[in-house]
Amino acid sequence: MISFKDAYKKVLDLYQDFGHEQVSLETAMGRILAEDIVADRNFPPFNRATKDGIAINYDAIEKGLTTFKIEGVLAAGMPPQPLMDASNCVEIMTGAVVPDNADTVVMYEHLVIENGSATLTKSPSRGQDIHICGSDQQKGDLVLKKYSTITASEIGVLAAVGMASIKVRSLPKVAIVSTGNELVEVEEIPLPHQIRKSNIHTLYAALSEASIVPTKLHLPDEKASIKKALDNTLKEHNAVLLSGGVSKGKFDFLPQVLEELGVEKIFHGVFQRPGKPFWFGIQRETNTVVFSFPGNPVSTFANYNVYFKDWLRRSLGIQIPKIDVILEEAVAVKGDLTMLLRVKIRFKQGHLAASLVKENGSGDLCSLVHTDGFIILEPKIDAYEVGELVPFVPTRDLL
Ligand SMILES: Nc1nc2c(c(=O)[nH]1)N[C@H]1C(S)=C(S)[C@@H](COP(=O)(O)OP(=O)(O)OC[C@H]3O[C@@H](n4cnc5c(N)ncnc54)[C@H](O)[C@@H]3O)O[C@H]1N2
Ligand code: MOO
Repeated sequence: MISFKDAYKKVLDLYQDFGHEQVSLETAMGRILAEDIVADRNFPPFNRATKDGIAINYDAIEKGLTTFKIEGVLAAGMPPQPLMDASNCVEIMTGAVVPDNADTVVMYEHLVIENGSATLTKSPSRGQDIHICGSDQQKGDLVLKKYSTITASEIGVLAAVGMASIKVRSLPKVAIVSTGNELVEVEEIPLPHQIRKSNIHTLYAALSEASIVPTKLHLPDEKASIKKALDNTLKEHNAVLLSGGVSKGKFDFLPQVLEELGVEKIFHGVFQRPGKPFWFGIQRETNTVVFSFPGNPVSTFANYNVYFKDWLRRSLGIQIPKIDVILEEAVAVKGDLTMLLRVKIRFKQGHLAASLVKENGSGDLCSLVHTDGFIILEPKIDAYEVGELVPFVPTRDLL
């Protein structure tokens, strides 16, 4: 048994580098950029009209003109055209290139158009309604930084700079494994002594948030078949996430089998609740990391969120967020276990405030739907007080 802090450090110390790969823009969502992205041209790439109306040369207004003969119409997508006579105007649509010798756009709402001329009904200011070439970003500017997470915002920028194929950090090949003879498939009607599998579906869904599509496997509580199946699984994956079969029961074969398969135990058992019997190791030969989570649903879920997610972040080279929340109630943590407590979050004057979720132990799967994350409280003599800041690991998006 080791302390929570030591266990966390040992897990993160075994981060791995999975390199990088090219993916298409369509499949880049959620991935981590493995290269800096620079603007291939100015943003915007030309002086762009930002209103539908007319383009004029402001000098003509200074000379006293308020009515302008219309020379033609410029639509978005048309090649640039000059204003032939600087005392005329050209109708221009949003997104069209403003003629070189025009410097001001006036929208239709401030004009009367009659007999081929436009008359101003409101005096404009020089330069209005033009998005100046290069005023957002210049060609060669850094627009996206290596290690950024690609969200919808980044996708738009990648598209704009012509990145149909993008270099991203490669993801680990992950296997998720449930164990236990009491478990049946979701579609099945369980017998009175059975339950449906849930952990494997939770883990599958959680990994999909990180764009990982894991291999799924189920192992019966039978040593020989566990050993055979795990042997292959370890060879074919970078990380294996198991749930169940790691505590002291007569059928908890995993710790023994893993060691027989040459997986080096880094630790077994952490002074924490839930998730105390967590077993963690590495098969050096294949460099496969093994997270063997205790089977109680909240134990598996807490350990996934607290350990695996940060191990993955470290492996991908992205920053690990450190979030503190304000306690809304006093909490006493006595004894020797670090507590990972389920909390509900609300926004209180712009800060995250946490109150404990009513729960019934680490088997209480349904409590997780009321949970926004876990606060991590080390044992201490005095109770944690209302208003105290404590570390928080979110398990869902909070906005
Ligand atoms: N003598 C001791 N007994 C136990 C200890 C201990 O220290 N000494 N620790 C307890 C703690 S804490 C936990 S947590 C559990 C962990 O046990 P295992 O990892 O061996 O898990 P199982 O016994 O296989 O399962 C526990 C519980 O969770 C249910 N389960 C398992 N897998 C799934 C799944 N995929 N989906 C849904 N539910 C699952 C399983 O049916 C059990 O009810 O050990 C305590 N015992
Ligand atoms: O520590 Mo076990 O993970 O509660 O219930």
